[in-house]
Amino acid sequence: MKLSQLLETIDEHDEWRPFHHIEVNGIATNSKLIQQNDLFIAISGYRHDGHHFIQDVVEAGAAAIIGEKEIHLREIPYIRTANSRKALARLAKAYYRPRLDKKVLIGVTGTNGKTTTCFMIKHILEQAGISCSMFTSVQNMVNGQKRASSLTTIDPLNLYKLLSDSQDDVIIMEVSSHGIAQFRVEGIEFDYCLFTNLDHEHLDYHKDMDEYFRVKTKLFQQLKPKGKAIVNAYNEWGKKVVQELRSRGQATHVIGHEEYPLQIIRNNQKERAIALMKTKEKSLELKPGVLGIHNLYNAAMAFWTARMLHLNEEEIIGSLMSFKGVPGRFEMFPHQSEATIVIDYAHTADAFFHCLNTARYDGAKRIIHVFGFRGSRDESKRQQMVKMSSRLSDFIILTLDDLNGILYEEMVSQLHLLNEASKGIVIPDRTLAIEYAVKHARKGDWIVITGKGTETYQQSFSLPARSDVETVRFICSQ
Ligand SMILES: CC(=O)N[C@H]1[C@@H](OP(=O)(O)OP(=O)(O)OC[C@H]2O[C@@H](n3ccc(=O)[nH]c3=O)[C@H](O)[C@@H]2O)O[C@H](CO)[C@@H](O)[C@@H]1O[C@H](C)C(=O)N[C@@H](C)C(=O)N[C@H](CCC(=O)O)C(=O)O
Ligand SMILES: Nc1ncnc2c1ncn2[C@@H]1O[C@H](COP(=O)(O)OP(=O)(O)OP(=O)(O)O)[C@@H](O)[C@H]1O
Ligand SMILES: N[C@H](CCC[C@H](N)C(=O)O)C(=O)O
Repeated sequence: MKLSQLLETIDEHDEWRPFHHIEVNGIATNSKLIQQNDLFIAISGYRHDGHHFIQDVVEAGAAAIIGEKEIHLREIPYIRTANSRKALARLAKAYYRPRLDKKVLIGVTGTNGKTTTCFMIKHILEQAGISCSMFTSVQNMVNGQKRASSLTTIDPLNLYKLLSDSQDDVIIMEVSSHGIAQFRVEGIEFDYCLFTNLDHEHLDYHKDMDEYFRVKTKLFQQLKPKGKAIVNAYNEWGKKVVQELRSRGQATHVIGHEEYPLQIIRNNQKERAIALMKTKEKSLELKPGVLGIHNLYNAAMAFWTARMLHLNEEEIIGSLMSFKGVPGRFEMFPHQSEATIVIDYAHTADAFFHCLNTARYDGAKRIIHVFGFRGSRDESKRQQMVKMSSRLSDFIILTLDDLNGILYEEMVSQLHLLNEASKGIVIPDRTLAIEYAVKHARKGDWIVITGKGTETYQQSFSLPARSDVETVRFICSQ
């Protein structure tokens, strides 16, 4: 492809007309992956500065370089841009040219519930014969095939490549605040943007909750002119989003507003909670096939999204009833001791609130809670998580999550410090912690293991990485 075709998508193209005839074979952001005639985009990152690798890139045969810094290069064209990450997304879009005009694009943001809501929407639409591509922390799916997923919101090069491969009718994607801040979805125009909720999280990355909120709401600027926001206003941050969007004059469908009220009903302790939704014409009952009040909110979000795509209300409700859940999200495993083991991806205090209350409401006599904290991530949320768990569970076992660059000894001493005020114990090895919980569980106890879900990253030094799901399956098979 001609460099000119790519440069048209970024603002700075005019000054670089002399180089427009140059042929580009691909785009790369990592010097180690550069191939002959690639366009290299230098990004000043959090750990490295791509501009430092420019000489390597020239030697590896790059056709041209785009970067943010003032650099004079004789060998090949160097084009300066205001924001390399933004330029990357625009150039990736121009390079892969995905045909998005006939697709419906749905973006889901919020602290908790994004993955679950995406899975619910996909399930409902597929039941109605509509094919979906989906990008989430658990799984990326395109044309019915799984594609690797390491980030929640994938980087623009891979995103646009997969979008150009997609022959599906609808694209559903989880959009994290990191994804928004780093322009990973720059250039996407959404038909629907959903906001689930906000909770204390990622304040190592964002300055404070207000900035976190501001970044999240930036997503709604990427709605198409006729696009619509769907907001869960059953939490204070949701209400703030509604205010903000309405002040911008954006079409907003508010769940929890007089027009679309949602009532959570539980007739007695033995019965599952349901959500009662009133539309202008009738009253509808939502009984999703997954436990938890939080999942009623997620289901309501999915319901209204499907409804806006003109699906039949009763069929949507039926599809939600047959929804089997998301791997590693309140996934339940019966154990021979007649204890129940639950694996859940809760990693904020609010998620603990929902997850542990779900266990209690749905029958736990005693809750043994096993969890830890990912290294190099927001440390300020940890106290709140321990506090919430102390309030809602009966016994805490603190264990390692993912060290993520933190020394083993340092994280273990953190666990001991955090454990001081709680009533628990510390067992650093995650597998041993889970085994201990199972060994000490009695009939009717629920062992709730949170934070990792299906993730298979490093769990301890001595054992190969195994996900909690695999560990529990192994224990239950014995
Ligand atoms: C803090 C953060 O978000 N970092 C992301 C960011 O990395 P970065 O660009 O700053 O990378 P860097 O290592 O500093 O390198 C800068 C540049 O130098 C280049 N480089 C580097 C080394 C070299 O030898 N040659 C070279 O060219 C790199 O390719 C890169 O272009 O951009 C990368 C590409 O998109 C991401 O992979 C990376 O995610 C890291 C791995 C990460 O852990 N991110 C987490 C925090 C994250 O994004 N999480 C959210 C979800 C959070 C939630 O669940 O709520 C997500 O969306 O996944
Ligand atoms: N609507 C909700 N409100 C509060 N907590 C929720 C909600 N939905 C899910 N949770 C809790 O948050 C956990 C993570 O859910 P889910 O994976 O759907 O969220 P997420 O936003 O995709 O998180 P992440 O971006 O970290 O993957 C669940 O396991 C559950 O404990
Ligand atoms: N995707 C999130 C979730 C991590 C979940 C949990 N392991 C934690 O300790 O916070 C992150 O990378 O921050």
